[in-house]
Amino acid sequence: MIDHPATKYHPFPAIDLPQRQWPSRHIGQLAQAPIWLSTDLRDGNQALFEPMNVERKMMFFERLVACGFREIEVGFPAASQTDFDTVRRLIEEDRVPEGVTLMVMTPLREDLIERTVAALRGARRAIVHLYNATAPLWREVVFGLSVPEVMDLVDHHVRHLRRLTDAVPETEWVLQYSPETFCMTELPVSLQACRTALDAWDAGPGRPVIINLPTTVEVATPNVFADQIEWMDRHLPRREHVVLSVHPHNDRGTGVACAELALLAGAQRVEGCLFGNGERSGNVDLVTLALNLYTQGVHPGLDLSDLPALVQVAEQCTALPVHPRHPYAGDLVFTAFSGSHQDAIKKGLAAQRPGAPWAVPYLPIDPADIGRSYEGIIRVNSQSGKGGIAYLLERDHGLVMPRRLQVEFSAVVQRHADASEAEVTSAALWQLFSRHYLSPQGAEGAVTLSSWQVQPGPQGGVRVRLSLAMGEQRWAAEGEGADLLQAAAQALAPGLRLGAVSRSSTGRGRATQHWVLVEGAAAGAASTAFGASHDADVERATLQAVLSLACRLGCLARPAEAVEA
Ligand SMILES: CC(=O)SCCNC(=O)CCNC(=O)[C@H](O)C(C)(C)COP(=O)(O)OP(=O)(O)OC[C@H]1O[C@@H](n2cnc3c(N)ncnc32)[C@H](O)[C@@H]1OP(=O)(O)O
Ligand SMILES: CC(C)C(=O)C(=O)O
Ligand SMILES: [Mg+2]
Repeated sequence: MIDHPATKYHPFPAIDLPQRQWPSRHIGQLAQAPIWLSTDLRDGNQALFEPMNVERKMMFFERLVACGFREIEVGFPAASQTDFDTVRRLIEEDRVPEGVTLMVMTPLREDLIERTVAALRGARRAIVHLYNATAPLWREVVFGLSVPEVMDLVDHHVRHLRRLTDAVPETEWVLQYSPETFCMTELPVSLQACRTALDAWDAGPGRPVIINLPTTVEVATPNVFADQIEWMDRHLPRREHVVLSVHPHNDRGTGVACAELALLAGAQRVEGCLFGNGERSGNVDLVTLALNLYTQGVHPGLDLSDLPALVQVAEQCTALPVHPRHPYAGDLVFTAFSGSHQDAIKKGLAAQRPGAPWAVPYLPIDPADIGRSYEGIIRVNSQSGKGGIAYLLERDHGLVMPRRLQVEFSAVVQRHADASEAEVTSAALWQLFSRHYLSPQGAEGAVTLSSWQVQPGPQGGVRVRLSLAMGEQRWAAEGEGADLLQAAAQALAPGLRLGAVSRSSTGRGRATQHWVLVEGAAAGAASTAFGASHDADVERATLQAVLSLACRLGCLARPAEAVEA
């Protein structure tokens, strides 16, 4: 990098647009979604290592149609036999549903325009997309053309197309004209090129034209593009016969912002690709744009309710992966690792009522709306806190942990995560919880409750007799108390003080599991801990929870007369 970038790179000049309107408009107030044009099979395709073959194009086309795209640019038929054959197959095999229009692209060369029109023979309706570069750099360096020569080029080739298409009246023809590198072209020159195309086509009733304004290479901030679009919207002649379209690229990473501001500025149509495929850093991502609209309350008119399937088709056809952090579609975008996010998501999901406006912290969209699941929303590693841990155990095991148990167990998980330097999966969390709470450990190994008897106590409470085992040893313990918990505490660890108890159950009928979580402190000790158990039998769950507590506090009483088995 150089020390003084201003000597090499000049800022893009501001646009003189008195009383610009777009900044005071709001995307959520759009009367309707824009017309979408997918250029996956043309601009996306021309940016691939291996352009798609006919089969892949067909598969992609069908998925686009299923999503609700009504205008699809299927290729550059004069460029390759594959593209030509794709168009022919779509038409000859009647694969273009009613209401869907094919678009194809051609540069301004008579022979290429002729072959393009030939490819469309038999189409009900077709958009022919003509483009030529208009920006000074291209005029001077690439083509060596003056502005009048550029206009002659446009006029000549649009008229040529008109003659060819007028000869095929059974097809409904639409002209699309793009001043390529529009964003870098002087606005009056762009306007003149568009006017030339409109005049040459004689745009009017029954002769519609799409004027498509690309940021062929994105070179300015999105507000500049919005100004350019509003300027064109104000100045374009025959405006009522023109659909004003934009075609943002993403060189500065602001393709989506350009498209959104362009919509505020008067654009009616957007061209782009799924997941932002396309030349260099891509075309604008239509999925992000559509779902951005959706989350502002505007239905995009596309069906993205099975986004994972769409990702799969796009990845298969383009051989390019969708980034795990890609908005809405990436594998990780509904996943929180960090503790405070997990905590807020967990609380938000619990507070979200069916049918109420969506308001879950850190989740701008309900994942279910786009075929994503809540699975994997919360994942645990060393950046996580108690909220995420509690969420996973509740989701996968019905364990509703009281706050103080969450705090206690999260310290166990934190030690484990720090040591392993890896994600702690839900299965690993369960193993940790089971080891620490559900498999009570005495001095010589695991302690198990073999059987028990419960009777009314002489003073009106409860009396229990427990049969216990640890390794080869067996013993019995008896206790009395106001309830089963107190009686078990007296039997297992005299002086054990019980605190908060929480109970919950999961499953139904014979599959019901009862959870019992009990906090307590050993006789004479201040620090507390939790014991936990779950069982189909609520009495067993209760007794085992106290056993778990006594073992965790290290105060399990074992009578001297414990017998060897
Ligand atoms: C911004 C965009 O995405 S524009 C679309 C870009 N897409 C593609 O180019 C994919 C398909 N293209 C192709 O298959 C080929 O480039 C073809 C068939 C169009 C032309 O092939 P070739 O004749 O071999 O030329 P080449 O590929 O070198 O293209 C450059 C030529 O096209 C001319 N050209 C470029 N754009 C245009 C245009 N819009 N109108 C007329 N001519 C053009 C250039 O001036 C150059 O002409 P020259 O050879 O007389 O100097
Ligand atoms: C609209 C066409 C010419 C294009 O792909 C572009 O300019 O990026
Ligand atoms: Mg492009």
